[in-house]
Amino acid sequence: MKNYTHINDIDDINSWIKEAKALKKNPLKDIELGKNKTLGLLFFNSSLRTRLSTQKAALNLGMNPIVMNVSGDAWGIEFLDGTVMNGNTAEHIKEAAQVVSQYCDVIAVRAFPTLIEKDKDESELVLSSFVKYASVPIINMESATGHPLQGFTDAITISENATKKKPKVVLSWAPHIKALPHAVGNSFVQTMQKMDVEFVITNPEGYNLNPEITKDTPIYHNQKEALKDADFVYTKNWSSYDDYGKILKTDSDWMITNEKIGNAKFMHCLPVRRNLVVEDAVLDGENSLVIEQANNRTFAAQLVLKKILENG
Ligand SMILES: NCCC[C@H](NC(=O)CCC(=O)O)C(=O)O
Ligand SMILES: NC(=O)OP(=O)(O)O
Repeated sequence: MKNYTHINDIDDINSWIKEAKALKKNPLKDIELGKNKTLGLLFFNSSLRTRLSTQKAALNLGMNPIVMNVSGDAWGIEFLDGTVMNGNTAEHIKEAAQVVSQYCDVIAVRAFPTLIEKDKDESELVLSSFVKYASVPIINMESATGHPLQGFTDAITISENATKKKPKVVLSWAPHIKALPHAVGNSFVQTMQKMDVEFVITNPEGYNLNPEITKDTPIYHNQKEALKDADFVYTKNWSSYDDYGKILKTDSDWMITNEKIGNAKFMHCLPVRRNLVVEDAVLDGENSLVIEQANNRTFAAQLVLKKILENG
């Protein structure tokens, strides 16, 4: 595998899950594989899990991680071609990506969407520019439209916790006060579409994700109906896709409660705002998988890095 930028870079989800579970059992078995190799992690946005678990994954493979908060600490990077750079950007991605490629054997990038310029976000301007101009493999640590390390993690976590052959998995929108990206929702949808699960989405009207991503996955506007007989409830807020980046609804009637989810396992990528997205009782209860999900981020990233290292 050259780059890991999208869930479609997973060629066989079931064998990947199996391999990740094996790494989890014996995380240091490939400690020689990444010896003397450098992983550069570039963050245009905040992170706790991705920042630490991806470094941990690199360390488990014997790699040396180096990290930079690009926004703020680096020079402002220009991504558009032919610009007269007389504004706030001081260097072009053409130079920046080539320079970083000389220091790193693999580059991982986090770059959230604007949630204002839909075309720019959908073109994945930042991530695709790194892919275009870097001379080393690129890993997506959450881009404008996808979070494939999270999606793969969620597949591992569902596989570990399923008690039946074909569990029912519900992706439920929940309220938030900020306009949040679609990336986690998109990658979760794309992951579930690859798995042998009964998968439905529930969100208020006006909040349907990109139909080119949801495809024929059923979408319910009635949360209660969707949650019926669920085995896993995956919760996430996202802003409107149709009315791009807008918040149309904030009332608490879509918040996840124990009463709503019954015996289903609860999942969220984190960070999560308590008693806004989900009530305390769910997160503190025995059906919450959020901490184990965060743990699995290490092994998802480790398998991705391992496949990239083995390729080159
Ligand atoms: N990487 C996991 C989620 C990151 C981001 N969440 C956030 O920005 C939450 C911020 C807050 O709650 O203030 C998102 O939704 O894509
Ligand atoms: N789930 C996740 O990506 O968390 P961070 O934003 O903290 O990295």
